[in-house]
Amino acid sequence: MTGTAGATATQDGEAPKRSPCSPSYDLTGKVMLLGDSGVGKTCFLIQFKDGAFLSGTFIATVGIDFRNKVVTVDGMRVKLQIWDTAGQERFRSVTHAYYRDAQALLLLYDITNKASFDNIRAWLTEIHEYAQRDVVIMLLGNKADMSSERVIRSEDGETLAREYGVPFLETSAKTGMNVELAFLAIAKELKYRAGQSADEPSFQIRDYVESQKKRSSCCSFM
Ligand SMILES: Nc1nc2c(ncn2[C@@H]2O[C@H](COP(=O)(O)OP(=O)(O)OP(=O)(O)O)[C@@H](O)[C@H]2O)c(=O)[nH]1
Ligand SMILES: [Mg+2]
Repeated sequence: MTGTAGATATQDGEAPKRSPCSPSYDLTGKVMLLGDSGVGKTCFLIQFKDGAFLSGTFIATVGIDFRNKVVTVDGMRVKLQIWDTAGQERFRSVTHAYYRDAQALLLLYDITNKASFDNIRAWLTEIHEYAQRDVVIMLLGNKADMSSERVIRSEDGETLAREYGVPFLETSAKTGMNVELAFLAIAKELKYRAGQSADEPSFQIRDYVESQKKRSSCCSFM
């Protein structure tokens, strides 16, 4: 672990405590980013955390790292502890150890890289082996801004997600498209599962994502 998560309370996503007795959040959840090396997991996290895109030379993550960010959903503050894993095969045994503690998994492929999409089934097999049975999974087709290099149709992502019964979004860590939505949907689902407000109507994460998502403005012909 590289341990960059520390920093100051504010950079770490934790607002100053409101009073000595009340924490700065109501609920916490561990989210893991998974998928092949190069699909954009680290960029996705940086975009969400800092609103910035890391362009330039690709630096593969070594081992595992995490960042915290507090989001507010329906008046409740949810602290997301987001684990950014290394996609490279040689780090798999390290990351497997962390699956068990995760409440949610964001599984990314790259819409310009067929192998990263084909490997999603293998990732789901690993998830079913190592993660909690009721873990929230979301499938994300990243790099949606790279329309001219697209090799995976949006429909193919949708079909695969439907087969596994998980929500699906196309995203861009570069433009920020649907990045916040992915985390907000997870936070809403965790809040709903925690049953913090019993009078709340039931929450369906797939319906929520479908109603909120932005679609890439091209390539419907593919
Ligand atoms: N155009 C575009 N490029 C992206 C996007 N996301 C990531 N990239 C680029 O893709 C490369 C890999 O991104 P990373 O976020 O480092 O990939 P990773 O999944 O963390 O890779 P590992 O750490 O090895 O598992 C970098 O050169 C990024 O600049 C995106 O949404 N759009
Ligand atoms: Mg990385």
